[in-house]
Amino acid sequence: MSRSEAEPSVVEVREDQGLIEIRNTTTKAVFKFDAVYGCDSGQEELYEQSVHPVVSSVLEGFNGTIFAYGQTGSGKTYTMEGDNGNKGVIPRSFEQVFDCIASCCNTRYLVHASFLEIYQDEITDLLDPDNGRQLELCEKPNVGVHVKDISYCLCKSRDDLERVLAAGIFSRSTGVTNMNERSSRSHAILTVTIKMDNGSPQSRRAIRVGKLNLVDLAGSERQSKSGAIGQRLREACRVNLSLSALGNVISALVEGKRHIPYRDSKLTRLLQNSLGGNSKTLMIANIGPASYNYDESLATLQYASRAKNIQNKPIVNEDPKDSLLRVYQKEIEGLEKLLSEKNLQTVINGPVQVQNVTKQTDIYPDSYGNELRTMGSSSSQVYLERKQSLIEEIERNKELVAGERKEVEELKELIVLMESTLLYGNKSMMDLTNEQQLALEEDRRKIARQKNRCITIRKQVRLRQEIWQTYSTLQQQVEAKAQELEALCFKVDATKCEIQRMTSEMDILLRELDDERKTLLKELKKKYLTMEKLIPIDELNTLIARASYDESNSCWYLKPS
Ligand SMILES: Nc1ncnc2c1ncn2[C@@H]1O[C@H](COP(=O)(O)OP(=O)(O)OP(=O)(O)O)[C@@H](O)[C@H]1O
Repeated sequence: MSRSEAEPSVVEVREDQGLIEIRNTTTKAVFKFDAVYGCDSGQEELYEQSVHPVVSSVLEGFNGTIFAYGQTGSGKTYTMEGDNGNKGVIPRSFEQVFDCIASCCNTRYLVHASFLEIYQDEITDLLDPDNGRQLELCEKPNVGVHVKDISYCLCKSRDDLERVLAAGIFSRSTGVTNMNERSSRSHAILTVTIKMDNGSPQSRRAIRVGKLNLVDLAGSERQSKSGAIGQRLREACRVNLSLSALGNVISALVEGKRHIPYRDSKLTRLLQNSLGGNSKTLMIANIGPASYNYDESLATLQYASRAKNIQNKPIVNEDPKDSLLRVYQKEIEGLEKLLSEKNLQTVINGPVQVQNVTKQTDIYPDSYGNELRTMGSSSSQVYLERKQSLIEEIERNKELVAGERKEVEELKELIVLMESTLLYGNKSMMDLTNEQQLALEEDRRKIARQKNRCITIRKQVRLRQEIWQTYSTLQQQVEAKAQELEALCFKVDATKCEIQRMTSEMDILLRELDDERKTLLKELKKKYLTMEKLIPIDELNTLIARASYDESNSCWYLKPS
């Protein structure tokens, strides 16, 4: 069992509400994002819901940036690149770009890619790593910040883009200065530029340029935790410098400051458009849910939460005059013109030159007569020399013609090459591709519907669970009250029994008392009959009326008259 599996999770995700809760023993924090994905979410779900819309915008001519942020080992590279069988954001975006190109008619595309790495604030070209150059940034009014002299790879297919990605990954892992885990401490930016020409008439023609930046940032962990010392520590500090520069830019943007410190690092300068500028930007914050990652995960969520408040201003990049696409088209037109001229020249000049030479030989005395005359010689020696020089000239002309022919062939090849870099909607495959595209869109809609249904079902399940919990609590309360009631009833019954017992006891007592009274009366009567002879009846009655029983002393006495 890995450490993360052994540690308890401190994170709870509520996907349907876009909420994530992180807690430790004393505190709890809840963050809301556009979307949150738990441990059970897959690459496809993330792509379809969050990344697909950004890439679609790039295919309409917007700039788009997708970057993964988080501590080392939290899954940034996994998210961006994926691993065996789990394609990440980058390969899926390649697929989307070329699927879109294949399904479009009337639009010409030119796709090229560059791949760079920023390590300790130095930029390296990952597509030309042997060069060893540190690339510089420069700024042009209409272009913005860009990397000078970076290699661009023209890509005609998804496979070409895959090759660019593979080459860059290979350069990152095997560079001369490569150290273990270097890639964890460097930022990688793969940029795919897509130029689109909708083929409208020249006057209304506008070339759109969509730029997709795919960024895998360095790990954002604290140095105390990484245990780095010496060179590693200095290196880590520089990495953190660029990440903190990124944090400062985010803060300044969120707080609406006038000065945004883009210039503090190459990373922020390069991402300038993506942060508060002309770009649709998606930040993917990766966190590890295990308790030992609590501090880093909380910091990442706070970072992302701040970044969420940045307002970008994306616009479609339309370039009606100048673009690489237009330059390529113009160049092709120019080359074609040149080619037809060359073909014509070869047809005209080739044979004529030879004919001229022949003619020159024929008209030799007229053409060169003066010279010969000045040389004052008409001897066969001179004639032979002249003939030799003419033969040499013929040879030179032949070489010239051969050179021209070669040039024509080369031009033809160049045109084929350049035309093949421009991508057209595949017309012969059009119907098939359209059908596939429609089916794909339908599938996508189905998946989206199913996902929504899933979310609704999850909501219902959660609601039922809550109701069930509440119901269980009420049920428990009812049961407790019933028990209390039962106990009370038992008490009441017991009390009733006690009352009954006491009543019957009282009855017995009363009966006994009555019996005693009767006995006494009898005795009294007896005594009266005895005394009657001694006491007159009226006096006796008075005495009886005055007679009273003293219970405490259990004796009769006479009340005073
Ligand atoms: N969601 C996930 N599902 C499966 N495996 C994952 C997931 N996230 C990350 N991993 C695995 O975890 C390991 C570390 O991930 P990864 O290299 O992507 O992290 P990282 O954030 O890019 O690290 P670093 O900052 O060092 O580049 C990898 O083996 C990766 O395959």
